Amino acid sequence: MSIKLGVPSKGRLMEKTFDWFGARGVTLARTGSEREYSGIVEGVENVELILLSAGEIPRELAAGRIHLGVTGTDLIHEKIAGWDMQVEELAPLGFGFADLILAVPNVWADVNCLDDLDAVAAQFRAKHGFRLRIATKYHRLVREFLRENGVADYQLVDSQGATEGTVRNETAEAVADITTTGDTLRANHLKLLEDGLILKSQATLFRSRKAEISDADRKVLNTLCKTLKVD
Ligand SMILES: Nc1ncnc2c1ncn2[C@@H]1O[C@H](COP(=O)(O)OP(=O)(O)OP(=O)(O)O)[C@@H](O)[C@H]1O
Ligand SMILES: O=P(O)(O)OC[C@H]1O[C@H](OP(=O)(O)OP(=O)(O)O)[C@H](O)[C@@H]1O
Repeated sequence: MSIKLGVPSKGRLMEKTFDWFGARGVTLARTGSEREYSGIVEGVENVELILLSAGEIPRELAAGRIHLGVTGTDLIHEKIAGWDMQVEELAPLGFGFADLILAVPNVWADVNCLDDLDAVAAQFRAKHGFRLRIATKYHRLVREFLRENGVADYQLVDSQGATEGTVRNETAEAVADITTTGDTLRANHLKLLEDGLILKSQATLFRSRKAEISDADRKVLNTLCKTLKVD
């Protein structure tokens, strides 16, 4: 048996995760060809590296198929209903920072906050006969946020990428997406609402509360957590 550690399989998140573990004496590395998704762990015995899409790590943690996983808090909160019952946050990793925000076109001069959006949404429906469309892939988080803030007259349209382009393409009037530098919002003539911050996210190490664990594996997990200096 072994402890299964799920790590993003590509890009910045993978490299920075490898660096974070490496700085704590646990070497993670990909093996095989560039395209082969296999890896090794050195520095702690009986830990298995599972390379996965960052977007699938929440599901694997909630299902208990991996014991530990690194992914963005945004993906955990979005993809797992009642996430804190299923996973435990062990350590924020200090990279992969992104803000999930709500943005509207720059040309909407009178819309700067959620109250303005609420007012414009009601007018929009009366005028067009359908609800104002907000493009996003973060359905759960956006619905919760708008409910808590009393905005009701809208509909979500699914957008799995290039979300900021939906306004220009006239498939949505507003967007809810992550931003880091703000460049993509600016390039697409969108502005952040003053009170439109939905969630601040960063890459985080999570432990599954659902994964079965033998006594021997619990020792491995404790040793790993001690080596990494996380509780
Ligand atoms: N500028 C950014 N662009 C995209 N994701 C970012 C950015 N900054 C941080 N992140 C974080 O990275 C994570 C998404 O990573 P990634 O795009 O590799 O995931 P994915 O959805 O699994 O990708 P794919 O579906 O292409 O495999 C999220 O937690 C997100 O918050
Ligand atoms: O604020 P910025 O620094 O400009 O970064 C934000 C952009 O980066 C991400 O897109 P990504 O490049 O991952 O492509 P995607 O739209 O296909 O998800 C995100 O969805 C935003 O579009």
